[in-house]
Amino acid sequence: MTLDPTRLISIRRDLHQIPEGGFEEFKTQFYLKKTIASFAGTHLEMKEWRTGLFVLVKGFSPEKTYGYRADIDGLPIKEETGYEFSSRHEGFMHACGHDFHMTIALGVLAHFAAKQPKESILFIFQPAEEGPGGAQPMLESDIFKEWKPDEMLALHIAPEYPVGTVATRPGLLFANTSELFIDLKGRGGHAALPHLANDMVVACSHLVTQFQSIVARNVAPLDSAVVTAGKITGGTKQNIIAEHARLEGTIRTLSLESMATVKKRIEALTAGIETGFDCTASIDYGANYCQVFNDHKIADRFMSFAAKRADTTLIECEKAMTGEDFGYFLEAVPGLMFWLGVDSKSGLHTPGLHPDERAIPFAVEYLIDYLSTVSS
Ligand SMILES: CC(=O)N[C@@H](CCC[C@H](N)C(=O)O)C(=O)O
Repeated sequence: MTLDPTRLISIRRDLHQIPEGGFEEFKTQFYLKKTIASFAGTHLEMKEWRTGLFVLVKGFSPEKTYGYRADIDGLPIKEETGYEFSSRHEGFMHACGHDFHMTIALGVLAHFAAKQPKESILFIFQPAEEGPGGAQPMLESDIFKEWKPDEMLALHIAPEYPVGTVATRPGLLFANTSELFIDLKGRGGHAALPHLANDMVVACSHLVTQFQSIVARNVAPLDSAVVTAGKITGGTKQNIIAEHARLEGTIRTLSLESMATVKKRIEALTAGIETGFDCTASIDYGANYCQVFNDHKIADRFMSFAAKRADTTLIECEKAMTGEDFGYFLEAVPGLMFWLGVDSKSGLHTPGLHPDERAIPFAVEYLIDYLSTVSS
């Protein structure tokens, strides 16, 4: 069975309504399993891995296995698209395009289920890309070891490019990332008696302000890094001095050396806050993702292929400070990630993200053509 554009869009809309957090993708996994089971083909084998899936399409004369990965988790964002098919999961949204990623993978899989390829293709539906990270444990699984591909491919939607655009580059594409969680504990008290307390809202505000000097003053000007405090919480009521505050953020760097420098500065500034505000602090770096590094030969082949297609605009893009745990797959197996244009005025991780659905059939057709060409 191949999936026509109407069916693909209806799948995307179904998936869009059921976004789930990392390692909680139960409905998503059920939907994927049911859809894949409807593709006939004795050369298909499916294995569950936690809330994700591995699906092996066995080639008719395989010498190689190509891996294709789609991430499947949603984000804790309240949707504001106004779609009729908006998220039914209050406070969750597919605001990073993983509904597109899954649908495109299903479209390509449906094709190769109907038309057995020469080489084998391993489809990986990976949970928890937004955190805590599903790629690393999937790589360590016995299933991945048994079906290990020779090269890997994945895409990410790009709101800033029009439909029909494919953008990538050889070498470094995405940054190294680390989550950042800092808890500050002081002494609470009456709002009118600040001299008897250690106010953690004030301490946390100083910390956020001091972090702004890290990229400006500790990272070399021609290098790049990001320190973002995406969330701060603290206190219980407007007239109570907060005894606890928490900062949640992310660090992005282009090298592991810069990551170590940034973390060292975060630790030094946090220690300074402990002394200055007579409080205690604990730092937790949460999930760390390694960079996404595209293999040079594979990138050359992929980009030459894209350049030859009449309906495709190829862009050799800049590196980005986004993170992706697909980087772990590329550490283990050579491969490539690329951006797919979806033309949305609202960006990734925003409540108004509205990618153009015409990018789905375009990507399915593009990937079928690419995989058929490289594997023939
Ligand atoms: C493509 C994309 O938006 N990826 C996420 C990956 C999250 C990594 C991790 N949870 C962190 O925040 O460090 C991104 O935010 O770039």
